[in-house]
Amino acid sequence: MTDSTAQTDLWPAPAAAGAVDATVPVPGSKSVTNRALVLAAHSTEPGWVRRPLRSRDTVLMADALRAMGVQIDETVNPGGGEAWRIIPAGLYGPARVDVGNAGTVMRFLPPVAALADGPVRFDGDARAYERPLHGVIDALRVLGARIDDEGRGALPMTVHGAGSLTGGAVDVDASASSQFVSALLLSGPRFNKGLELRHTGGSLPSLPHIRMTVDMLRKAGAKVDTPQDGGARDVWRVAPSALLGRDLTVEPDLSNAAPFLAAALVTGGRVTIPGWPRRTTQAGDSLRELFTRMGGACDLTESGLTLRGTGRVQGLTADLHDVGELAPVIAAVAALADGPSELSGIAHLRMHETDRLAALAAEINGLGGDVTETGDGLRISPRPLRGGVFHTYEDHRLATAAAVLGLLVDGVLVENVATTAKTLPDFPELWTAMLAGPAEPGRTQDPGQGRG
Ligand SMILES: O=C(O)C1=C[C@@H](OP(=O)(O)O)[C@@H](O)[C@H](O)C1
Ligand SMILES: C=C(OP(=O)(O)O)C(=O)O
Repeated sequence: MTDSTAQTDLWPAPAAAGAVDATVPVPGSKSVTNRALVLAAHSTEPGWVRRPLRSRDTVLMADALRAMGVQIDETVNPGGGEAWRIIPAGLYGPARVDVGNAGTVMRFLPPVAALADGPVRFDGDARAYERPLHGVIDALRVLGARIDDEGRGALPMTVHGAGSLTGGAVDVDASASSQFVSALLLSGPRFNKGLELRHTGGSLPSLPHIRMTVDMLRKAGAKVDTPQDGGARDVWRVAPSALLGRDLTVEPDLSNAAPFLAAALVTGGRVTIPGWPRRTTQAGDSLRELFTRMGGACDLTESGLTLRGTGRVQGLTADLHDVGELAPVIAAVAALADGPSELSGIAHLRMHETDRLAALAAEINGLGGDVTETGDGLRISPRPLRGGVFHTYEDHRLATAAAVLGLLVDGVLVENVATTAKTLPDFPELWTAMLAGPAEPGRTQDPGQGRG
């Protein structure tokens, strides 16, 4: 088990002095960066990932691929930010992979390891041992892989890569995580017989993330058939093929834009996120609709997405099954709204970085709120809140949700705000800069710049 560097220090969440007015450059998307790295590692030629997110989850992904023989050179992108040059090579073990608590690393890499020549040991944070992985392990065994997990169906485990994998047809119950499907699809072109994956079981969450996987596979030259193409319901097919090296620029992380847009909404202010794509598969694009329903006004222009608060924050009744990673910040806004909210379709959040439903209910209620867990979500009735410690359970999205509450509630102390580095490095600095107001001309940073 790896040390997750938990800290117990408390960050006094800054209160908003008035309406927020700022332009906030949000770093690159975790989901795009980690898919791009995997696909580049599978390619037959070198590729570029420009303006990648540099965060705990993406550094773990890059280091794991390096451990299996992939060369990743970090250079400066001429247009701002970083540019990572990925030079694929024959994948091999023995290697050790630290997944941290990254769902994308713990699920996307076992299929890659099954294609490596030699054993690859997977380990991670304590929470990673509890997060569902059985869908990937069971499927890989059906597809021909040898995995030693001592019967746990979870981490830690060793994938005994044989240099190739038969592939073919497999049934997977991916109701616990869409990442089971994405993981197998991403490596599917490299399986000898390709992949025919049928999802069995309850409703599949986070469909935009699967669409992102399919879109990125196709852009790398893979042939993928999906249920949306008129194929069988819940069946995805990937033909065996070589993948092309791409030159890809990572979009800003729209889910990580959520707390900043929420700041505009709850303070009746204005926040612009530069580089918001006109078309995207990112789940965070739904914020435009969700925050409009909560009282904001969105405008997508060449400068990016601007959200204006109208002075009213309305409650929301919404099924967030497709966009579960937005739920923590939406719950925080709902706790500050002028009417009740009911968020549903997110039972699977109980197996995220922490049990997010229990954590949000406990922590908002700890500040005097009225949040009830339902079978598949949260019922939130706004109440006057008071300051206090907001525990974050090593969950980046709990910390950003707490920061939103702190804008309007004096004395919110966010435990271990450093946990935001999982996907949003420098969150406290970005937050403080946002509250300081509009950047002076010439000081506006590039969108998606990461730390470059
Ligand atoms: O594939 C991805 O990049 C992700 C898929 C989703 O996972 P689940 O389907 O497990 O919710 C999402 O919540 C996570 O933040 C990122
Ligand atoms: C669920 C999340 O992460 P992971 O990729 O670890 O599943 C998330 O970022 O909200």
